[in-house]
Amino acid sequence: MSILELKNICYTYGVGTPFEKKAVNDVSFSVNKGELIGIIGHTGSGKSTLVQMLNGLMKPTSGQVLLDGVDIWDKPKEIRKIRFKVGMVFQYPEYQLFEETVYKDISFGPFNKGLSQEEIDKEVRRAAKFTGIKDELLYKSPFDLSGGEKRRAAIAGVIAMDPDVLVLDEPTAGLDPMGRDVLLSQIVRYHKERQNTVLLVSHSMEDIARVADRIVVMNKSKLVMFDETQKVFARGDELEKIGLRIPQITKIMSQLRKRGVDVPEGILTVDSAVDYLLPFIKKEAR
Ligand SMILES: Nc1ncnc2c1ncn2[C@@H]1O[C@H](COP(=O)(O)OP(=O)(O)OP(=O)(O)O)[C@@H](O)[C@H]1O
Repeated sequence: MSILELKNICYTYGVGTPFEKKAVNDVSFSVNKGELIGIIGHTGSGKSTLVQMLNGLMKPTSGQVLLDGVDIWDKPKEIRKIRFKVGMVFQYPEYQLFEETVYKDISFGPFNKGLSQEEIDKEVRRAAKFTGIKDELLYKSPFDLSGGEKRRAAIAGVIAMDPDVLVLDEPTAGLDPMGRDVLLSQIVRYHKERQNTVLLVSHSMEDIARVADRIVVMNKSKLVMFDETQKVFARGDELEKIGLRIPQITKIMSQLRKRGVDVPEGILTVDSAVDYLLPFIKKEAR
């Protein structure tokens, strides 16, 4: 069953000015409950504009966003309620931490949602656990945390609202490789345990390959592909034409396939390639 449906969404910046720019052009797709959707595309392809329309932060110039079958703009006065249902983690969310303590920052959303003190506490602790924020950090100033910890605290603030859909715009941007790995695995764990719907915008094909069930590919404000991850990755030549480099390992696997080796379709990342190749290597070594 689809939880989120976009119908012919368009967004134009600066309508009627010399700077008019169509950033999203006639995009339609729907997301099933519990799916993890990756959104990829070259810089400037319209990804951020697209996702900011999912929680009513920006209103489409035309088209509809349906949440559980209802147009989110049906009752414009109630648009704030949508922001609790569709949680949005912006690029570099750590710049939005502003409270005295990490605890207060994480509790900001649940507090505004009108939860009781007991419920707020439960949500804060649950969100902190998902994002690996230890108890002792909760009482520190957010400014005393490391870059990676700040990022995770900011994400915890959105998770704590217990949204039906979680949207993350480039959550791993600027983190070192280990920080990226940790954060990605936390997102995957959150998705699995809560069985929530997650949309993840990323430049990194490797990140997307590791986590997404299906992928939306944006190019020049349009949706150009929407399919299961391995089917999208199998179209490496088309992706490269629009400036998206598939991971080297995916290329190697598809070359092997072309040469008649029976490589299963799901081998998209270094980890999956190692798992696949290890039995052969062990056999050789014997
Ligand atoms: N506030 C704005 N006013 C005018 N044009 C904008 C504005 N924000 C974005 N744009 C333009 O809209 C287009 C899409 O931008 P958007 O940020 O949605 O792309 P993106 O795919 O998220 O890029 P990135 O990966 O760099 O974040 C770009 O051409 C951009 O220059």
